[in-house]
Amino acid sequence: MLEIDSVSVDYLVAEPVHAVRKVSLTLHRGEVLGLAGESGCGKSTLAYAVTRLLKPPAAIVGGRVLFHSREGHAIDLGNLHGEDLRAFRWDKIAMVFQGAMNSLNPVIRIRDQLEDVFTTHRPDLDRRTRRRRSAELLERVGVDPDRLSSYPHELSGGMRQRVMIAMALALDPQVLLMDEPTTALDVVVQREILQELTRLREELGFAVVFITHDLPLLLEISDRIAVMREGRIVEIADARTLYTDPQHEYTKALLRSFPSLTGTRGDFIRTGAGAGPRENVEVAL
Ligand SMILES: Nc1ncnc2c1ncn2[C@@H]1O[C@H](COP(=O)(O)OP(=O)(O)OP(=O)(O)O)[C@@H](O)[C@H]1O
Repeated sequence: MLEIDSVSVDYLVAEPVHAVRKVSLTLHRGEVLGLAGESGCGKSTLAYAVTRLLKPPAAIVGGRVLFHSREGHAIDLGNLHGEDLRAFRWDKIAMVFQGAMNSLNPVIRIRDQLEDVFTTHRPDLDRRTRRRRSAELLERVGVDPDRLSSYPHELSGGMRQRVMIAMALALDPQVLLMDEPTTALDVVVQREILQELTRLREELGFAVVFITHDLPLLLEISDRIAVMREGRIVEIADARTLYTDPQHEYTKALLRSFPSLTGTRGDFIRTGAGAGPRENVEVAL
């Protein structure tokens, strides 16, 4: 559904940085694709390149990104500009970035920020429908709709991040791109949000690109995992294979760098129906 084809990104500074080097990746319909790698390996740059949110000095110097819509059209994101590109971003590919919860406007109530997505992108909806949808969205991500009248500072970090996820899901996107969406949250809250996300994905069928340096977390939630190093994808495999039979030395080193992976771990978040080929993976850990 999303085809990243040999994409390269440079930061055109005095000594140009080749942040992303000929990366090719395919995201399948409804899958969770984890993108792992150490800080600085180019994960965020790749995410920004896919959504064309890169700003100078960054420049896409090669490759293309194709999006295959539910309706069967192939759209070259490089050909979208201005309004079309903005609409596309909310509608088809939605994003939750690192620290997104801090991007809520502090002086505007949650209700108005949610409704604003509908006002902008679904201008045909009447006010009552917008309100109803906003309440439904909050409920969907596990936030009491009473919170619609709150200001962001009245909510915990976890709740604010849930609101951001609600906003990202507002227009029923096909792809959700998440860059370290829970890193700033404590482990319990992070886990709750990921469980919610997993449930929503099964319910709504969107695909997820989940970017984090936290490989153990990716092993729990991903169908496939791509490992990135110095701007390149060095290995991609389904999560179980990556864990049990890593091929690349760097993947092995990365796995070893998380002591938690060598001990006994709790249940995987994704077990049972819908977990696909990884249904029994928790046995392996
Ligand atoms: N504005 C910039 N100018 C020059 N180089 C940059 C700029 N932004 C990022 N880079 C470089 O591009 C490379 C990739 O950075 P990027 O932020 O994409 O990595 P990352 O894997 O997402 O790291 P993190 O997890 O810390 O966000 C790094 O070497 C970084 O130093």
